[in-house]
Amino acid sequence: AICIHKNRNDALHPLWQSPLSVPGGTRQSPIDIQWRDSIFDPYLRPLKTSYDPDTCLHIWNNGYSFLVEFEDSADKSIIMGGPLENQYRLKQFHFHWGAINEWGSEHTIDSRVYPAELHLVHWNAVKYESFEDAVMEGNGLAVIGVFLKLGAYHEGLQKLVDALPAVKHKDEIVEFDSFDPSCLLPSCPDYWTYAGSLTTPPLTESVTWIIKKKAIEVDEDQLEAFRMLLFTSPGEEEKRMVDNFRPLQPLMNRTVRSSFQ
Ligand SMILES: NS(=O)(=O)/N=C1/NCCO1
Ligand SMILES: [Zn+2]
Repeated sequence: AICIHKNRNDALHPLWQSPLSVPGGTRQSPIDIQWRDSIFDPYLRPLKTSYDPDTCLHIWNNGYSFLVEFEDSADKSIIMGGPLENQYRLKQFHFHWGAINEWGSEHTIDSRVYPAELHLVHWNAVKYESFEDAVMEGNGLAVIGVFLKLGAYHEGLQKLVDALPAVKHKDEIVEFDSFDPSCLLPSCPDYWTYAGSLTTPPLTESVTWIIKKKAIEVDEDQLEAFRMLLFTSPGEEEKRMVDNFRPLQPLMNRTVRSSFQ
């Protein structure tokens, strides 16, 4: 059998800008979630999501990933409940993936790696004026992480996949309307939650992570569509946008809680 090493060494991925570790960081992300070490917390509430598809603005390639951004000047697309004390507004969602199906996710579950991971990024609009302010605060952000695994074709994802050729290069952007990202959430309500950080610059320790226990299934062609994106701008030597995940970070003095027994 071939031995696949998850190549998480940044040195071989100069393109992936995020440093291996942040000096003085005590709550960095991603982490390996050890199922048996997570603690069931009966006080954790169900996570409530309410997304308005009309707040969807555009899809763009920012040179790290492709992201779909939302209009966040009002409480139209929000999450609440779960581990959160306030209501958080959806700002954007994006993905991380590998060059092949053997790796690609940022978080792992008992060291199991998934081929990709979806991040839905929200900010605490009750306590802060803007996303940029919230990024600097310990309770500023809430990111829902959803694992993608190889399996059946995903109807909801296809609208995104069909738009990718239009944002093949860094800094390309196209209008994207009426998309409800709740179609990308698994129906199972179970999640883990822990205090962490952004996994891309500015890497600030401002994220309440909510990692869904169940993965969603996507098919090979849909994953391949992610891999045809480029890190590079038009005219530059083409570099495929793959392996845009940050290496695992130390758990340090943190507990991961589960919403399920
Ligand atoms: N991968 S991540 O932690 O969601 N990183 C970011 N950076 C800006 C918004 O989300
Ligand atoms: Zn991310």
